[in-house]
Amino acid sequence: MKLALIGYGTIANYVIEQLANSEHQVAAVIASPSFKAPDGDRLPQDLQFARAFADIEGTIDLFVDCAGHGGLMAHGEDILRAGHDLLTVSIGAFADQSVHDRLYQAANEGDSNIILASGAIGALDILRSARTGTLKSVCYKGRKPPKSWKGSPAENVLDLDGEFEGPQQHFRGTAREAALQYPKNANVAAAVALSGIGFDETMVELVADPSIERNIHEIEAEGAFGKCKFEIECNPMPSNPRTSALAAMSVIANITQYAERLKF
Ligand SMILES: NC(=O)C1=CN([C@@H]2O[C@H](COP(=O)(O)OP(=O)(O)OC[C@H]3O[C@@H](n4cnc5c(N)ncnc54)[C@H](O)[C@@H]3O)[C@@H](O)[C@H]2O)C=CC1
Ligand SMILES: O=C([O-])CC(=O)C(=O)O
Repeated sequence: MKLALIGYGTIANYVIEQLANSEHQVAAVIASPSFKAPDGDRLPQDLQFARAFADIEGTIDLFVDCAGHGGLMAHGEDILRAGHDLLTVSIGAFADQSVHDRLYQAANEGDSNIILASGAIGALDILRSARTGTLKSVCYKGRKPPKSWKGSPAENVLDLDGEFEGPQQHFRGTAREAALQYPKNANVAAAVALSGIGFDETMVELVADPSIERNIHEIEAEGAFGKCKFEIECNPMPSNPRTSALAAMSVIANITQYAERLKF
């Protein structure tokens, strides 16, 4: 397949590196308006840099948003309306009902699909099955080291560079509030919400924890299916510790799956 990415940050570069010498080629990147290409020899060969969907030359089989909410909102509609499927990691963007509706409408008009990457979490399959019965409650707790909450509203209530006596909760509320307030940290909460009982019923707790070095995600759910507890300790990406490596890996998994006849 030929792929085009939105964004040229941590996840995008991981995808480009992992797919080099594979049967799939990243042919184009839609970069942010402020992006300046580094010296030519550091850029992958044959990689087009575009400012918008309309600037991309050649046929693209799948578009992949690795840019975050802003990138999805800026380019998603054009891509979907033109009939291209779009895989995205920016799941929290769907917490804004107007963004959800605009993307959905564009996909309807283009007869295209929006594919949500599982990102830095698992157990979404359990929630998707469980919700077809009665799913009574779903709680998600996200814990990251203090530095991984930099640039988020945690900065307003905690001194992230200071001394911590122990774990500090800086958010408690619904998945909708979490996803909208923490666009770079709570996509996982949005994935849990969309897979289970929705943005307004899923309860979220976000914690800065100085005793951990990994990003830890926990889900507790209960319903007609029974009960489940899920916990994952994700290694952070060296170039962006708030992003877990598994999120980037899930993009590769989704791309590979997209091309396969056997889907699971
Ligand atoms: N679903 C999940 O589990 C996860 C989702 N994410 C989402 O993925 C996003 C990207 O993560 P990273 O690669 O680590 O971030 P990053 O900050 O390293 O890279 C983001 C890139 O997107 C670019 N960008 C921003 N706005 C753009 C626009 N309008 N058009 C084109 N490019 C644009 C930025 O310039 C930057 O190069 C996060 O902001 C977060 O929203 C991150 C981790 C987990
Ligand atoms: O990568 C992670 O661990 C989770 C994350 O940033 C998000 O959910 O946006």
